[in-house]
Amino acid sequence: MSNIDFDALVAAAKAIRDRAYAPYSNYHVGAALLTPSGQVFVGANVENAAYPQGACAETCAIGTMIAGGERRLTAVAVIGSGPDLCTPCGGCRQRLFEFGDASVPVAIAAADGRYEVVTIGDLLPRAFGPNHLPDA
Ligand SMILES: O=c1ccn([C@H]2C[C@H](O)[C@@H](CO)O2)c(=O)[nH]1
Ligand SMILES: [Zn+2]
Repeated sequence: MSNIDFDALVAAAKAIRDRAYAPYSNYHVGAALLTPSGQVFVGANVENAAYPQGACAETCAIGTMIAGGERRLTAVAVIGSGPDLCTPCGGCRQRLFEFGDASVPVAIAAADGRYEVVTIGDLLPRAFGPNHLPDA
């Protein structure tokens, strides 16, 4: 964890935040996922006139990661466009846990770039995951 460049990961999330499509909430979010290969996959939130059909930045970044052939998370950064640190929603916490264990660090950032590093386990304690399911 100590050799992860969180400043760079937050910067990647901040850069992709500019691409967010959020005309309804006007809350722009960027996410960046560092994977074991060292690659960084990014995503931004994509809203919809049918509000529940919108997608979070983290979810879009996960799709990019999977399309890129990576399936494990080394670290995550999420940045919003408000004064408070942007914490992933409940659904995204579950989606992140699918690809990263409880110890994976998550940098949660406010609009000004200020951030704190927590873990997936902090965000989703006692998570239900793939290990709960019987082998197929
Ligand atoms: O961690 C978060 C929190 C919110 N949003 C999006 C969903 C919606 O488009 C907007 C307002 O909730 O922000 C994200 O993408 N990630
Ligand atoms: Zn979400």
